[in-house]
Amino acid sequence: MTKHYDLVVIGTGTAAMVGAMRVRAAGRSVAVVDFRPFGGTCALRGCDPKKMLISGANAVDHTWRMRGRGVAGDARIAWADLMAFKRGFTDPVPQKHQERYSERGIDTFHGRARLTGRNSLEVGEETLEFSNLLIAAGAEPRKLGIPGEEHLVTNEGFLELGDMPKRIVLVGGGYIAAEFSHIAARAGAEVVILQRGERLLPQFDPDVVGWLMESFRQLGVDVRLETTVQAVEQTRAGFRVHAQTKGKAVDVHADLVIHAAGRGPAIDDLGLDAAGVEHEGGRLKLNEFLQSVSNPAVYAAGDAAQVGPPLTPVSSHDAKVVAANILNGNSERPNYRGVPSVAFTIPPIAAVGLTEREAKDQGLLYRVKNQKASDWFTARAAAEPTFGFKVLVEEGTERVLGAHLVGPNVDEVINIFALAIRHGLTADDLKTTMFAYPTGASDVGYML
Ligand SMILES: Cc1cc2nc3c(=O)[nH]c(=O)nc-3n(C[C@H](O)[C@H](O)[C@H](O)COP(=O)(O)OP(=O)(O)OC[C@H]3O[C@@H](n4cnc5c(N)ncnc54)[C@H](O)[C@@H]3O)c2cc1C
Ligand SMILES: NC(=O)c1ccc[n+]([C@@H]2O[C@H](COP(=O)([O-])OP(=O)(O)OC[C@H]3O[C@@H](n4cnc5c(N)ncnc54)[C@H](O)[C@@H]3O)[C@@H](O)[C@H]2O)c1
Repeated sequence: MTKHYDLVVIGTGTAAMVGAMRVRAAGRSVAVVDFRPFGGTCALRGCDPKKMLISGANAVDHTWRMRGRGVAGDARIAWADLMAFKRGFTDPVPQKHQERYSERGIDTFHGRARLTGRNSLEVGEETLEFSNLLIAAGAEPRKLGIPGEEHLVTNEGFLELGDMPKRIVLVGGGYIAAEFSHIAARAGAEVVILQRGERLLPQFDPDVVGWLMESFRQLGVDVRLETTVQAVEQTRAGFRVHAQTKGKAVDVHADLVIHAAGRGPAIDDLGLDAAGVEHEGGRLKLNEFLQSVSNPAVYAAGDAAQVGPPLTPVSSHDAKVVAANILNGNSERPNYRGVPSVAFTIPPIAAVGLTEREAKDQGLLYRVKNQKASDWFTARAAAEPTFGFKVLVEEGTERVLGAHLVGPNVDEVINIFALAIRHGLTADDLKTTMFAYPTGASDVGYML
C-alpha cells in the first residue's frame, strides 16, 4: 500500500521527535519510522539510562569519600536493583513516545526504512512517498575491521547487563570508556581501558584530563594508552583481547569486551543511492541548510548528519533548523557556538567553547586562568580532591572564549559558561552576577 506524506522521518530519537512535532504543528502530514522501540539512543541506550546507573555509582562513591568524615558503614552497588531502577525510567519510554505521536496525528511505522526512489521509501510491505524526508537515523558503533569484532558488546548490551562481569575490557578511550569504566569499577568489576590515543578523553583539555586521571587510579581502572586493539578471541574462560602497544604485542583477558571506539552516522543500510543522496566516507553530503546536496527533498539532523558534535542538544538544534527550512524555505543554518559537553565520570569533566589550542590557532589574544583547586570549599565540602579549571577570556573584548572544568558540580556549572559564550557575555558580566552561595556557580567569579 502506498501513502503520501509532506514529511517522513527516519528515526524516533531526539532529532526525529523535534523535527516531526514542529512540522506537524504547522499542519503538515507527517510519519515516523523506526525499527527499534521508539525513543532513540539518548532515552533508551545512552544519556538517560547511563545517568540512572551513575546515580548509584555517585551514591556509593560519596559514601566512600565521607568515610572517617562522619559517615560510617559501607555502601555497595546492588547491580540487579540498580538496573531495575534504570528500567523504571526506560521501560515506559517507547509507549509514551508512541502515544505522543498518535495524539498529534503523526503516523507511526515500525520497521527498517529503505529508500527506493528520490521521493519514496519502503518499510515492510508499505511504500511511503514524501515531499520531504528527514534522515534522523542516529549513529552506530564504528566497524573496527578486526578479527573477532562480533564478540564486542555495544552500549546497548552494557546498559542491559543482568550481572556485572568480573573482568571488563573497554576498546577505546573516549566518552563511553570513561563513563562505563566509572560505573563498572564501582560495581565491583576489574576494568581495563585500551585506548589507541596518547591520552584518555581527547575531546577535553589535556591539563584538566590529567587531574581527572587521579580518579581512575584511585578506582583501580587500568588505563593503557597508545594501545590499539587488533583482535578479540573467544577462549574457554571468556575472551582474549590482542593489542599492540608502542610496538609490543599485549594480551588482556576478559569476561566482557565493550565497544567504546567511536560511533558513525547510521546511513549504510538506508539505500541512499536509490534516492540520489550523495555520501562520502560514511557521511552524508549536506549543504549549510542540512539539506542533501544532490536531492533537495532530503534533510538530515543529529548523529546521522554529524555536522555538529554528536550530542543530544545538537540533535534537537539541528531538527529545529531543518523544520524551519522545510516550512519556510531554506533560511536557517545551524549555530554550534557554545555547545557544552560533559563526560559523566565521578567527578564529571566538562567543556565549552574554545580550547587553548583553538584560541592560539585562531590568532586570538587571550588570558588563561588555570588552577587545580583541591583546597577550595567546593572540593572540601564534597571530600573530592579532583577539582580544577581552565578558563580563557579574550583580551580587549573580555568575552569568555572557553571553559574546561573538572570536579563536583561542574556538569551544572558548565551551563553558565555556555550561556556566556553563546550570548557573548563578558568576564565582568559573570563576575557581577550574584550566584547563590555556597553552590558550584558561586565559584565562577573566581575562575575568571
Ligand atoms: C552510551 C551513550 C551515552 C551518551 N550520553 C550522552 C550524554 O550524556 N549527553 C549527550 O548530549 N549525548 C550523549 N550521547 C549521544 C546522544 O545519545 C546522541 O547524540 C543522540 O541520542 C542522537 O540523537 P538522534 O536523534 O540524532 O539519533 P538517535 O537517538 O540515535 O535515533 C536514531 C533512531 O533511528 C533509528 N534508525 C536508524 N536507521 C533506521 C532505519 N533504516 N529505519 C528506521 N529507523 C532507523 C534507530 O533505531 C534510532 O532509534 C550518548 C550516546 C551514547 C551511545
Ligand atoms: N556524555 C556524553 O555526552 C557522551 C557519552 C557517551 C557517548 N557520547 C557520544 O557517543 C560517541 C561515541 O562514544 P565513544 O566513546 O565510542 O567514542 P569517542 O570518539 O569518544 O572515543 C573513541 C576512542 O576510541 C579510540 N579507538 C578507536 N579504535 C580503537 C582501537 N582499535 N583500539 C583502541 N582504541 C581505539 C580512539 O582513539 C578514540 O579516542 C561520542 O562521540 C559522543 O558524542 C557522548
